[in-house]
Amino acid sequence: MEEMKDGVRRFHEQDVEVKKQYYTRDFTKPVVYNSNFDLYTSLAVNWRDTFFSRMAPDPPKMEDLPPVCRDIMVNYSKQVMNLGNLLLELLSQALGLKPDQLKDMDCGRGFLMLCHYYPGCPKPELALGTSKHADNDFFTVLLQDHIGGLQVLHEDKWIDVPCSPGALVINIGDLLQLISNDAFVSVEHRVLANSDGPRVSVACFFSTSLKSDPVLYGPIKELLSEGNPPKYRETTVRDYVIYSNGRGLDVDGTSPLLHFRL
Ligand SMILES: O=C(O)CCC(=O)C(=O)O
Ligand SMILES: [Fe+2]
Repeated sequence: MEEMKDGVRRFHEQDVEVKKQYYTRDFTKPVVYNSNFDLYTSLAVNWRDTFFSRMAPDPPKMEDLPPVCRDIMVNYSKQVMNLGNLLLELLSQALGLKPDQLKDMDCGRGFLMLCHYYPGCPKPELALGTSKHADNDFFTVLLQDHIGGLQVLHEDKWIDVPCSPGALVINIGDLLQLISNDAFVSVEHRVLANSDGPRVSVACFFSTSLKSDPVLYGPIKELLSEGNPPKYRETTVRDYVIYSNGRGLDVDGTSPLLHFRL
């Protein structure tokens, strides 16, 4: 985990001339590096740079990944994939489903690795590192460093998520809320800006994201009954991500899930 964070830091601390070959807003590129994916739709700019790659399915070619961190990205993603499959078993069982059900529904088929860098901010009280949002995936495996600043919204209060060395944070995403018909609820979170930075984090989003894939996801039939009718209409992962990314983070305080609510 330390090596992964070191790799992310190495990427972001390279010369601008090296980094700019990855700079793009075209999300079909194997590596996308920019500041604020939602620059043109969000209300405020966040104090953060990010590069990301879709690591599964169809991982990028080794030569497309940044040389300063490609080995550790591939290595780390294998470990996260194993952990993700284990989590899917536990989540299936928690829902009273067969252990393989969520995996068989391909909830663990794709993942996106987002590598964030939050530079030290001279006036942290005037900025946010990441605005309030819930992740637009099934779930996220998040690695943060020792700087802190991650908060979750619990009963209308922002609670600090402690940065325990060696710990990973697992966030439930909107798509798991949708297919579980609200049995799981996606967690709203944000990251404060800080003056002690840089802060580095790696968010692994379990989702095929913008990849074209006709599979429709809706509330799982086995979870429904007369007393628990479906709360959401079906959607592809891609359509959900297009809608959610198109709005940007924290555009009006509401969740993009509302758009899919019946
Ligand atoms: O940097 C973090 O700790 C969180 C990042 C995050 O929320 C995200 O990538 O969705
Ligand atoms: Fe997030």
